[in-house]
Amino acid sequence: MTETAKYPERVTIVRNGTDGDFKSKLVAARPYAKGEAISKIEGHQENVVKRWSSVQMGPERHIELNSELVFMNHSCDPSANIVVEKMEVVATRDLKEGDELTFFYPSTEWDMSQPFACWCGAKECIKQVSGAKDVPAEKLANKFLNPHIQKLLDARQ
Ligand SMILES: C[S@@+](CC[C@H](N)C(=O)[O-])C[C@H]1O[C@@H](n2cnc3c(N)ncnc32)[C@H](O)[C@@H]1O
Repeated sequence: MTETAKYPERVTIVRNGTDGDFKSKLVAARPYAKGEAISKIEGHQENVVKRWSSVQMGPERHIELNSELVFMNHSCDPSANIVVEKMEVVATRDLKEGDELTFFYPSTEWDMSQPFACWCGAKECIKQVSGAKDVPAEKLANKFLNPHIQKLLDARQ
């Protein structure tokens, strides 16, 4: 995994355990207002093979972020969204310095290469995170979803 710090004034990696434990996280390096861009997505690697660290940006398009953003964990009540149309990470609520930055992985991922049991503990937790293809429509009803995921969901129904 790349360790490049592209946005040191905006986000901070908090390391826990060793690589492969997947216990590390990303936190806000300063406060953000709801709707504010936390960072741009830039300098990424295009059209990679899907893997645990890649992010799906279109029906067949997967990228490697190549930045601290790879440390964003999934949450079913996320503090941020990856907004593909803007190529930005955007705050879903007012955030304080030190708040964890998470996004809802099925908002970008349709069929994940490395599913996992969710630890987020949110009231509406989907429990198993494997991509939007496996999430019942009612559990996605109030979620931010990127257009490629919405399109794939429409085709599933
Ligand atoms: C892109 S990494 C995120 C950063 C990761 N925590 C690390 O330390 O490298 C994605 C991996 O983190 C873990 N992960 C992220 N969010 C999780 C969650 N809500 N529940 C359980 N594991 C999670 C999973 O192992 C997943 O494959």
